[in-house]
Amino acid sequence: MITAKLNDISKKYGEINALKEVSLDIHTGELLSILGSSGCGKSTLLYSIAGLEKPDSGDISLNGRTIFSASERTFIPPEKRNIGLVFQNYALWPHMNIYKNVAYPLQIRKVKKSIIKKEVLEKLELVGLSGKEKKYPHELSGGEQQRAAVARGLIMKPDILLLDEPFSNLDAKLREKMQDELKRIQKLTKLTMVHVTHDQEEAMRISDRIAIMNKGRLLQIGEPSEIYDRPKDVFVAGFVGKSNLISYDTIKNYLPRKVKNDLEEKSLNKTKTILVRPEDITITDTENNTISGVITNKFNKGSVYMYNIKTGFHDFVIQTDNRCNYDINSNVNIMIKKGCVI
Ligand SMILES: Nc1ncnc2c1ncn2[C@@H]1O[C@H](COP(=O)(O)OP(=O)(O)OP(=O)(O)O)[C@@H](O)[C@H]1O
Repeated sequence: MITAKLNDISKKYGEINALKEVSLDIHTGELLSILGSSGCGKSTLLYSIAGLEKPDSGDISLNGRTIFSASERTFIPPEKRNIGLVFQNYALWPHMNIYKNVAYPLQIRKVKKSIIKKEVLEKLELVGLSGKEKKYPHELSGGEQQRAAVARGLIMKPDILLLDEPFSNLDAKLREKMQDELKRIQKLTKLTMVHVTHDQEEAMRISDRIAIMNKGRLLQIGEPSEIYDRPKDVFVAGFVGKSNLISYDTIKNYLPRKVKNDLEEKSLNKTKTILVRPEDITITDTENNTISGVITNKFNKGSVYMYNIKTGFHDFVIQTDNRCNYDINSNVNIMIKKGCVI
């Protein structure tokens, strides 16, 4: 099922194409991440869905109702879209305690007090803030403030909850915890969520699907594994995870037969660049079908090692488990297990 449909959305600020012909279906009950570097148009896309920006062209529908259409001159204002926002610039009100902050969307809808109380306590429990009702925002940690903002977003039972870089101000450890929390809440409530981030690890960790944007365009949308294993082009490959990008002609002699056969079939009529992920290369004792090189750099990443290996034709980045321990300057043979054509 589709909750929201964006069709051919474009938006210009002067000469800048903030959005260029973006079409996108948001599936009911999914957590979709919009991923891209600074200035690629992520926020403009989210604000267009929320009704805080007016695109120049295209249409947006929510549960079958047109909420924006440039050609039909339809523009439903934000407060009539039933969309929840967890945005940096719609932060908690400092003069209201947490109870009042979370209750606010229901108060302005004139919901009965007893229902408001039940809903607020339920939502605070869901986000792990029971007992903090009387605290003011400045008395909470950054993570707790974000939880309260999520509770406020959830309370109005929106058709979609939009989150704009909700964890960007948190330290790395807390950020991971909050990412897992958001995923848990999303699975529990089955609410449709669209989340904007420039952090590819965050997107890979929590999303059902990821939409990759660059310069106002939507480049690829798919499940995290699809984006990682079958990126559409060099930009996506480079943006999500580490990659070795080599021309097919350069590398073909070093590929095991099975991989080569698979790639040769697919590489017909393509640009013939091969993407090999670092974990799809092994260091091996055999010399058959392998590439010799020298280790130029090494990083310990906890459970894995990352190596830079210089060969006669390419500087590879490879990842091994931490039992595979070699020193810098060692001569090694490497073998490619898997690659894909992009
Ligand atoms: N109100 C505005 N007036 C003029 N230019 C704008 C305006 N809002 C955004 N832009 C420009 O449009 C482009 C897209 O901006 P947008 O904020 O959507 O990007 P973003 O991907 O969310 O970036 P960030 O991650 O830095 O927030 C940028 O080049 C930005 O400078």
